[in-house]
Amino acid sequence: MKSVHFIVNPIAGKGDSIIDEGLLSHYLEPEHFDVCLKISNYAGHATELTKSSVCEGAQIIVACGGDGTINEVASCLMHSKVQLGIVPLGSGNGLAESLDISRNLKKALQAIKQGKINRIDVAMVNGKPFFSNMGIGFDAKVISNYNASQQRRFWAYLKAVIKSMKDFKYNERIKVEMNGKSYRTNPFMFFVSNSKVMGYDISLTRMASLQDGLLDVVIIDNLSKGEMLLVGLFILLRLNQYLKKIQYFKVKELKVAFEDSYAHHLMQADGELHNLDEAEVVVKIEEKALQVLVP
Ligand SMILES: Nc1ncnc2c1ncn2[C@@H]1O[C@H](COP(=O)(O)OP(=O)(O)OP(=O)(O)O)[C@@H](O)[C@H]1O
Repeated sequence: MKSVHFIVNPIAGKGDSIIDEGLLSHYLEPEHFDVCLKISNYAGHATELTKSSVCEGAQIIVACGGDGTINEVASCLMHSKVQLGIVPLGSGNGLAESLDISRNLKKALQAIKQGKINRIDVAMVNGKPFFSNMGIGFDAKVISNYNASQQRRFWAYLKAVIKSMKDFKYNERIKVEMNGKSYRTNPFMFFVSNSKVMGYDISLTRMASLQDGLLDVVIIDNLSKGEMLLVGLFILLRLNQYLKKIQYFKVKELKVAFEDSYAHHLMQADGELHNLDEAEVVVKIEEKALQVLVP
């Protein structure tokens, strides 16, 4: 008998999850699976629920939501024997896409039933885990506008991208140290990815692997409005690797120092916005630190 706890974020994606105890017992036979369903009632609640599930002896904890929910659940499962399951209910579902976990509920539950495990790397930013990606600059601005729209749909994301292109200001002068070199930039985007896909099958780092022990770093320097459109088009057409304006690096660790250490800095990690108080950001990788059930 396996003890499986499901933690559902009811506002993830379109907010129309149909997961309930009846449905779960239909797919996960009660003779083999002892199922418990918990609902996240506020931001941060999934972390508390996961911690109590670990204490209750859950062997598998399933994050039902998007990258934000996965972050809350998986952060509690690093270096533990408890396995992470994923039912993608989010808007972007970047990590699920990178792991080939289907948005189809039946198929996602099948992956949990069959029990195939991948050990994946976990990235840490100033000691806090992220599983998909983090960024300073344009992507943080997009998340800020996306949150303000109060919608969690693709068109709202697209509107946030367009608004961010109009509003974007280059006010993050940074010095990046990695692989023994340092780079000074006032970036359009500084992006670090552990996984391949950002969500909605859009990717800046299709060559990234969740199991290579490396972070994929993307630096896009100052762009004109025309260049922003070109870069956006190349990304959508999956041709971004041919653009000289985009620099790629693979590193184990890096340090970012904000040159204006007193300014207010925005960072996104796994699609959640953070106001940085620190003048320095250190990103590291912890190899194969999480067990995930995959198809
Ligand atoms: N009941 C709740 N009410 C409001 N917010 C919640 C609730 N439960 C969880 N949250 C928060 O909802 C946020 C968004 O969740 P999540 O990232 O899973 O969905 P998404 O944004 O639709 O998907 P994705 O990140 O893949 O685009 C998370 O920051 C989480 O902390």
